[in-house]
Amino acid sequence: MVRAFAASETGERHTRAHMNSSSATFASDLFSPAERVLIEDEEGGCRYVPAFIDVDRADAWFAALRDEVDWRQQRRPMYDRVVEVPRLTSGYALNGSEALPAVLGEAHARVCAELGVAFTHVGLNYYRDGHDSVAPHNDKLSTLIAGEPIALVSLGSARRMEIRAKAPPRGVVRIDLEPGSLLVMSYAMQSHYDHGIPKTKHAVGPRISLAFRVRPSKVA
Ligand SMILES: O=C(O)CCC(=O)C(=O)O
Ligand SMILES: [Fe+2]
Repeated sequence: MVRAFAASETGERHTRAHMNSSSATFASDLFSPAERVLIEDEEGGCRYVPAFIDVDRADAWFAALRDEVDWRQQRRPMYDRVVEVPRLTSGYALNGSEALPAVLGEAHARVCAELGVAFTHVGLNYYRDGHDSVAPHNDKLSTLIAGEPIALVSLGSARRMEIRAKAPPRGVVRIDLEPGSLLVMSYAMQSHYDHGIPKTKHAVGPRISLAFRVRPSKVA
């Protein structure tokens, strides 16, 4: 059973949330560093941990990754054209087989310790400004080990994520992913919800996200 939670159900008194029958918005609140459960399921659902790392460290990690990662512009076929993916991406195996920016080693260690999960890969996304985005999707189940979560660490400017149920009435949860935050998504959730970062007309600075995953060795 997968169920989206309204903020009031999480017991967070300081969370500003707007919920009608099909949507909830969680806005940032400086005075509320508490963890929030956004979606509940049998594998831990979706959980937001603000200030997983402190702001100074998040700034330092952002600068190091912006400068040290080999960012790539991917292209994808769309209908009869080839379009640029609207963000820069990169990724590393975390099994010692390839050299990593030092910051990724540190982030990997912290995320594994927090969740007690041995993440094997990290995917990186660089959203240069509000024109960059990721379309609604679920992470590909064939590239994940069943039951293992996905952990997203956010650096740089906050961007809003929309998490939408695939089945009617397609309720949506919106969460501002603040710098230094950790969002944990279950494997199970990928079958029932899409997630995405829409473009925004608001002036936003650049953002980097780190997506830690446990992959089967055959896709390593
Ligand atoms: O940038 C984010 O926080 C989300 C990225 C994402 O969904 C992905 O890489 O699959
Ligand atoms: Fe994703």
